Amino acid sequence: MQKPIHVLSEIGKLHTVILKRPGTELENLIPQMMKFLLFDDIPYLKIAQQEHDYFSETLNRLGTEVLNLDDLIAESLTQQNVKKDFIEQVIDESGFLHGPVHDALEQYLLSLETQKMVAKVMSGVRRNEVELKEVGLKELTEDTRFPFYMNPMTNLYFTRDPAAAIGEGISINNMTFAARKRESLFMEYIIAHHPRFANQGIRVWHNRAQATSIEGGDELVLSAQVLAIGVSQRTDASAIEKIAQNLFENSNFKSVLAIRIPHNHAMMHLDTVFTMINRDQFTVHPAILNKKGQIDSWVLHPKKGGGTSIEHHTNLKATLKKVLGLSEIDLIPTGGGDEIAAAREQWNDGTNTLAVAPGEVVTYDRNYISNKLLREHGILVHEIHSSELSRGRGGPRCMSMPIIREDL
Ligand SMILES: NC(=[NH2+])NCCC[C@H](N)C(=O)O
Repeated sequence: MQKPIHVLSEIGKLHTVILKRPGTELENLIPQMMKFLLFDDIPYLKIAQQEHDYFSETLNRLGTEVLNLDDLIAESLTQQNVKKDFIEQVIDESGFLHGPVHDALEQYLLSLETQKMVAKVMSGVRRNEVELKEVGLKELTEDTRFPFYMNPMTNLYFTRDPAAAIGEGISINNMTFAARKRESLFMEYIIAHHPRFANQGIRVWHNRAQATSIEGGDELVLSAQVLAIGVSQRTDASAIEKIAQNLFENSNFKSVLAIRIPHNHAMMHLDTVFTMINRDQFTVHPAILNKKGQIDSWVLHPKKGGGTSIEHHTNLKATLKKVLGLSEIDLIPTGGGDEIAAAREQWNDGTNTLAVAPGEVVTYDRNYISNKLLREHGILVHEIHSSELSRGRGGPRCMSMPIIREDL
């Protein structure tokens, strides 16, 4: 029987994926909150939705089952007590553990029918939407720079990050920045309560209560035995050690390749600078390599008798060959090696491909130099529209959370 989660590679035929259509959360993005909400501009929602619909249709046409995050969460909250717990938790995590604001938000959200409540939680609750029964010193002295009690979850359409399917388990991530912390709550409820996932023994490799942070854009399943994880702005080395240990003890994964990438917003995750597109082909943003063409990486292995061993490497090609047992590797540089084209196209996620099968990817149309190069390297490229979606700094891989891929 098909397991609810089964991902043993980055490139096996994509069977099932979770997406989130951009919604009114994006219309609650305002200039003074942009940096905090991890955006560089305000997307035009109507066009962003059209572009996203086209993405979803493209995956459908290629034979992928598309599940929507909003539906999954609403379907997980059919029991009144579960819905109530969810509302409590999301209010707590929005900064209101108790008190008049907590009570007003609770009353408001409970009064909404589940789907509407979910949409509201995602799009944010303005201060003027609820009426407080009493006002204490806390409310009077509160920081009111932002017009929301519950901030909009503007990054939800990047379903890749809050959780990642690894093998037949999942990492439910503790996100780095406040703007995204609440996002992984959805997957926690889905795994625990959705009929498709609940009570099926799904292993949780990392949970959101763990103090160390990790995000799905950094987690790449290179093979049934090898996971690559970025040491990045968003993922701590200690989270990598912990998840590696857990995988070594409880799964068939034998190596974790930790790759250190620059810590900045354009390259916040490993998948913004490196993705797998075929058994032996990868995209890479040339700027992550130093003048000698090197990058620091560390391979973690289980040690006999417990613990992990760590080896340091600097040659990406040689390291990939070694961990994957391949004789050749084709690293395809974003922007075709031109410094300006590489920087521009990487900024708009030219490195960020979503493999739908070995050697077949979905990419943004605007990165025409990188796309042409991929085709010259024999890759089948499906382009999607990207004027508005790209303003959130994420591409097709960031916008998708594969949960079932066919084995290679
Ligand atoms: N997997 C990814 N690269 N996701 C991109 C996420 C972009 C989002 N604005 C953030 O900063 O978190």
